[in-house]
Amino acid sequence: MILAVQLAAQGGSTAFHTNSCNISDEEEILVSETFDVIIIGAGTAGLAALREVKKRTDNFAIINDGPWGTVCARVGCMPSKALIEAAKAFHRRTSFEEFGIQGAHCLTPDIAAVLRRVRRLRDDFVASTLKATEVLGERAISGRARLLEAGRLEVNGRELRARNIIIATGSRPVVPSPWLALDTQILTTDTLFEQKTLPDRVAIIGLGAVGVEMAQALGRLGIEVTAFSESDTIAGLSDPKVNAVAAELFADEFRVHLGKRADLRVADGGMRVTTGTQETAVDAVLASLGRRPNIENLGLETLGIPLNERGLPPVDPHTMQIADLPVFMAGDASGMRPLLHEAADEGHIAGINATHPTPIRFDRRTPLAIVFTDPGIAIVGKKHTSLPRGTLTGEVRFEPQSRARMAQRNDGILRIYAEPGSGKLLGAEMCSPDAEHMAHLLALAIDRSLTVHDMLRMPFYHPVLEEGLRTALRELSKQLPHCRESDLAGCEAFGAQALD
Ligand SMILES: Cc1cc2nc3c(=O)[nH]c(=O)nc-3n(C[C@H](O)[C@H](O)[C@H](O)COP(=O)(O)OP(=O)(O)OC[C@H]3O[C@@H](n4cnc5c(N)ncnc54)[C@H](O)[C@@H]3O)c2cc1C
Ligand SMILES: NC(=O)c1ccc[n+]([C@@H]2O[C@H](COP(=O)([O-])OP(=O)(O)OC[C@H]3O[C@@H](n4cnc5c(N)ncnc54)[C@H](O)[C@@H]3O)[C@@H](O)[C@H]2O)c1
Repeated sequence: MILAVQLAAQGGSTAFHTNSCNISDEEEILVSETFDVIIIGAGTAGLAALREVKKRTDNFAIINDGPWGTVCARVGCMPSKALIEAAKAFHRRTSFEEFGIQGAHCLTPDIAAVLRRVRRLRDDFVASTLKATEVLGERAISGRARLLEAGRLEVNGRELRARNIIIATGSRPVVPSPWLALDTQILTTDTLFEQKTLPDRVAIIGLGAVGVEMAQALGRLGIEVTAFSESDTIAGLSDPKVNAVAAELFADEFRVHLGKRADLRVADGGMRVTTGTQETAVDAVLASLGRRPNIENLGLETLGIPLNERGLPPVDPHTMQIADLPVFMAGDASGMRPLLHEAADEGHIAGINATHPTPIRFDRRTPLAIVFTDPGIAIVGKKHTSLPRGTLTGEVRFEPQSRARMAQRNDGILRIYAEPGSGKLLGAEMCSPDAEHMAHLLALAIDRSLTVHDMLRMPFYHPVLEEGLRTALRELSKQLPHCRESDLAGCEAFGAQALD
């Protein structure tokens, strides 16, 4: 059957799952036949691949380097959102007085307790992901895999063969090596949630999704945050109007330096973030400069195909196949769509294709990215930068929106893009209340190729935030040919906040 490392049966120490492999030469290794599939990496993509591979063969192995439990559950989506929720809960006190509730000033955050809760939740989430591999016994191997060629790899000093290999090795935070040499506190999301508590002044360097989520959360928990980004845009927003609103809103909560490359130096025993001639003294730095695929020493060069300037092979996003090899790549490792639902899709596709005679082509989903700030940031479908010339735009500002006002959440902007003539929805960017829900609604509409009028034909309840979305759609509708008189899509606004 599969590679049978019969150590347990012989009373030897198993090298599987949590311990690194130390198989001595004397121990008997029976490589009875080649695996059907070996998955390298047990993150979200690897586990999604595993789910599909397991349905089709028992002859597989999954190899994981470092802790099992996925980046998402251990140090990514889950602990970060748990921290954000604590910050959101504490921040609500700032509107209490407006609601007529007194005494908010008595509330204080206990950062150590906040972090303990984050880790408690995190441990539960990790435990739930471990279930998928704990049951695999010898087929779950702890160790760092390295390709030797398309059907061969090495792990823990041993060679394994497979008819198909799935590479799902994920990514890790970028930290410039000169910074690592500084004898000072540089955090990444790999270490942030492990802190017992946090210092008074934190610099966030990089304002992509990680940077802006953590900058707002730490700022709301009372830490003095200064954020720096080389880029002028926040969290990948490409619509200048939405970006400007986001920048203004976040500048009310923490210091923001956009368009400035930051560097670090240590002076008088303290840490300084430098941008040109300006210096900011801080106690710790969160490096959120992006993530890099885990491909070093993976042996991609042994596949015999050209690698790009980042050292990555060509991967077909519809099959996840690398060139025409029996090797597939999924998740952050490919650097293509470093988001959880995309990693899960890519693992699913790779898992099916690695057990199928010829790769099946999958349609990919409508692009959707959500950043869990408040107001939230979301990008759906085509980004503003990739819209064809002449695209129509409908916009809503949330300051006057009735439901948002009732909740004291009336900030932000949502812009929707549509094709001229047909009114087909193309995309949207927003920094708006409930962006995560608005974005899902729009993704559904774009995926179904709906038009502005198709959407305006849908019911909009009253009073809900989605009425704001309808305002933007109505603005688009005015730029389109009129619909029939018998069509409710033509129903116009009252022009009264209470009713729209
Ligand atoms: C702070 C943070 C917040 C995030 N929040 C969100 C969010 O809210 N929503 C969202 O959609 N996405 C979010 N993401 C992104 C999301 O977490 C990733 O896209 C996803 O986890 C990638 O999964 P993966 O399977 O590709 O990689 P991973 O989960 O990283 O798994 C890869 C595994 O492979 C192992 N490995 C590496 N090299 C080897 C080797 N040579 N041999 C064997 N094993 C190896 C690694 O150790 C790891 O265990 C967030 C990321 C971070 C860091
Ligand atoms: N809500 C979510 O979906 C979510 C949350 C967190 C992370 N993620 C994923 O994790 C990945 C990594 O996120 P990220 O925010 O670390 O990376 P990112 O690549 O999105 O952003 C990094 C930012 O750092 C800036 N930067 C780089 N070097 C700099 C320097 N020296 N000085 C100042 N600025 C500098 C860049 O200009 C860029 O804006 C993303 O791909 C994202 O998809 C997603």
